[in-house]
Amino acid sequence: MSSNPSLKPKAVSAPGKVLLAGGYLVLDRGYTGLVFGLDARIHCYVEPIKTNSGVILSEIIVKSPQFKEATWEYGYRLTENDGGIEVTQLRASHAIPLTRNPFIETALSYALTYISTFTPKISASTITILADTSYYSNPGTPETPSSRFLNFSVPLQSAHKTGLGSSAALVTSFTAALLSYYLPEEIFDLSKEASLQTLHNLSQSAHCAAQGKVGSGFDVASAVYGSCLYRRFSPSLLSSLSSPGRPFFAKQVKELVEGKEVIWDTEILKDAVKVPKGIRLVMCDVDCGSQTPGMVKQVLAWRKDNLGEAEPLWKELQQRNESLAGELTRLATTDKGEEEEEDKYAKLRDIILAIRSLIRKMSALSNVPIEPPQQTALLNAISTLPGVIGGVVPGAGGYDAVAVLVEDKEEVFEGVKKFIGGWKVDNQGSDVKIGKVGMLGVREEMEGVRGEDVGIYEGWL
Ligand SMILES: Nc1ncnc2c1ncn2[C@@H]1O[C@H](COP(=O)(O)OP(=O)(O)O)[C@@H](O)[C@H]1O
Ligand SMILES: C[C@@](O)(CCOP(=O)(O)OP(=O)(O)O)CC(=O)O
Repeated sequence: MSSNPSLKPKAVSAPGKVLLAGGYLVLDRGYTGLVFGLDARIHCYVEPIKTNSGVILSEIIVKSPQFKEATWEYGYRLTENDGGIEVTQLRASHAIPLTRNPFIETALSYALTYISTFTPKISASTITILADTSYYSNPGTPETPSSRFLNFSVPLQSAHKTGLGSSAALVTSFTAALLSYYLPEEIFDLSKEASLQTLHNLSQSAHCAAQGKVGSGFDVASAVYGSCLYRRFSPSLLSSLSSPGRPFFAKQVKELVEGKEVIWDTEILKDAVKVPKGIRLVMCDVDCGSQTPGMVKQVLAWRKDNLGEAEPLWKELQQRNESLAGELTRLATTDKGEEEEEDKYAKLRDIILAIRSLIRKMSALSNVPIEPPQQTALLNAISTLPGVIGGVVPGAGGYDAVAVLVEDKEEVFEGVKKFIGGWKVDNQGSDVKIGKVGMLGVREEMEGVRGEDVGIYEGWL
């Protein structure tokens, strides 16, 4: 394994996500989730490692320069018995404690393993990660006046995440950047459908392994494909995959990822999701945070024990969720956004209210605070503002965030922002106290993963 200076630097970005409808349902292949990609992206830039001439390294350096002490160095080796590439974290300096980053470590060994099935000679490289501002609510400063990326000046572990799916966007853009860098275009090309499938399958596998659980994967799917109606893959697809270094891991990864021997049953319907010209999505971050895994366990346990009540509820929610996607698409294809019609969003408004009422029923029956009273009060109040169509608790719900559909006009956005800034939370009677609510500077975006012009990282490399 040696340096190969002929490889050209490559940069890729992938979007964050919001699951507008289909929380919990989407965990089951019988149901779908309506997921929007967001215009907050995580970028990865890969370049040959910089060394003094003549020095050959077998090392990959990963840096997240917006955070303090966020450098991870890895040695890597091709293992025997077709075990793929095993990576070992190296200590950069004795002064810096060794902190592991499971998402980077796993994505690296999975991607290099797949790459090694084409080219066993993998040269050393450096990967720089840069995340858009909205992923974290910490204040930051721009490195150069024109830079879109902020220096957060804290260690990554103390950064306050806003829940936009940083790990899925990271694993996807990181994997895509490595594949684009090391593989020739005939094998991997982000403009080709087959390469997107490869990327999706590899990123889902690595993300699940790093998380230590198999979620629905809607976050990785939207990082790859952007906004879509998503039906998950069968979890059993991943159950026989061993781990890097184990015999035949490379063969297993290749078969799994290329989808020839193993058929992925994921369904991505891009055309089923459109956003009308006159509408945008806004996201409000609630200073609190819920533990998604605990909530998921409880809801699923309740569903299992109460199928008689749960099944009709799941079916009705699915119907409403599909109506939401359908109405958005209908408006997007029929409404040109110019002529003022009498309440053209009335149906959309009703669908959102019906979804919320079913979510509250799910909350009450399972005894899980999916739309807790503080969020109900906030959503009800926001929904009365001029230009607001309606909002929901996205994803698993809880105290984390609200996602709101509004008319895409500056005055509407400013009105919601002002209202949110002055919102006083009433925590009376609740064990969970939520703090300030703030607007995130994000909106929906249809596009998924994409190659980037390397010039936008000036000052960071
Ligand atoms: N900018 C970044 N640089 C490096 N690693 C990151 C970055 N952002 C996120 N990660 C990785 O993703 C993890 C957060 O993932 P997770 O807890 O699933 O949050 P999220 O809901 O945002 O996906 C971090 O602990 C870290 O391992
Ligand atoms: C419950 C779910 O269906 C949706 C959870 O969506 P969130 O957006 O709340 O997820 P996190 O980013 O992991 O907190 C679980 C799933 O689909 O995996």
